[in-house]
Amino acid sequence: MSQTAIRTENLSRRFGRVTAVSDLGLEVPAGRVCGFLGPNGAGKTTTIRILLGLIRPDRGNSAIFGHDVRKARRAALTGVGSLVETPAHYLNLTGRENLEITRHLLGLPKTATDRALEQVGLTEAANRKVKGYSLGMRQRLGLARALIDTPKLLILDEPTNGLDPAGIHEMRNLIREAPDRFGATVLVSSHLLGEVEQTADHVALMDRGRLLFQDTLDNLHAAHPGGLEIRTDRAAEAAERLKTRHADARAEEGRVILPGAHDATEIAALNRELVEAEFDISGLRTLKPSLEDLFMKLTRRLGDQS
Ligand SMILES: Nc1ncnc2c1ncn2[C@@H]1O[C@H](COP(=O)(O)OP(=O)(O)OP(=O)(O)O)[C@@H](O)[C@H]1O
Repeated sequence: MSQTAIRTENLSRRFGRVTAVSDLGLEVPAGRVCGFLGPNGAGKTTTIRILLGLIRPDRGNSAIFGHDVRKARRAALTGVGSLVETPAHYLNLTGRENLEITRHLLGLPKTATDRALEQVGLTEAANRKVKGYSLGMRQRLGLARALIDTPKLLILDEPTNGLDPAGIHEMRNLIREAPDRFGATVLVSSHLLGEVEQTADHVALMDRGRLLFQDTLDNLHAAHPGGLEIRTDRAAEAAERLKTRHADARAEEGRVILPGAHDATEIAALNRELVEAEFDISGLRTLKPSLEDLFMKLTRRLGDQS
């Protein structure tokens, strides 16, 4: 089996004059949770719909575990569970009855329904009608439907949309645990960059149809270090002093920020210098940039190039 769960090449799709996806080369490694990120209109849903064979690209290819989605659709989509937008359920049927329909359609054994209900924590509510379910429970039922066929790939489009904080928390845990508990690779889209930071180990950032970055979150952070925070009593004065060697040093409410990467030797030397100059140092901390900061940086760079 290929170690790449999803691979797209030069994938492009327009809607009239709008380029929704442009030359997308997405690569999602197997066994990971990949956050598929970007603001509204970035092209995430269009990409997901192409991957699921729901719409055709104008150009390019997409493959799931090595099977071309257009040429070998059945092989590509077997073992793919998806949750795209708000899932539609039969409201007058119970959660279990809804899942039973899917199970019959897929020809799965009876145990599959109970297992899926258990996986999403709906066992106790299984015999209640869905019209009495909260939005979070309906979303979990949608996920149970995606999980019923023990998928090797789960594609989730904005799965926390409209959920309350408790629902978001539950959904996050389910996603984070999917590789270990179900052996599934997950592609999860979101426009909330901070949210995905808590579930994904791999990210693909999109904006205006284009891929800005894809790699592990660790590599993303390593490539874009946040900086060093020095907590001190006279921040403005300390920043001025450090500017002779660190031109971008800046003072902010009781602290100096030195952008970029700084190794242990350098941090120790900075500390010594400030202490010798009689500054009170109450803390030294390496800052991680938020995904939002990185996204702004990457979009700005892209804007400069075009
Ligand atoms: N069926 C369609 N007809 C016309 N335009 C479309 C259609 N689907 C998507 N678009 C346009 O393509 C662009 C990308 O949309 P897409 O839904 O893929 O983005 P997204 O990243 O999923 O954003 P969102 O988070 O808002 O769903 C947008 O400008 C959107 O308006």
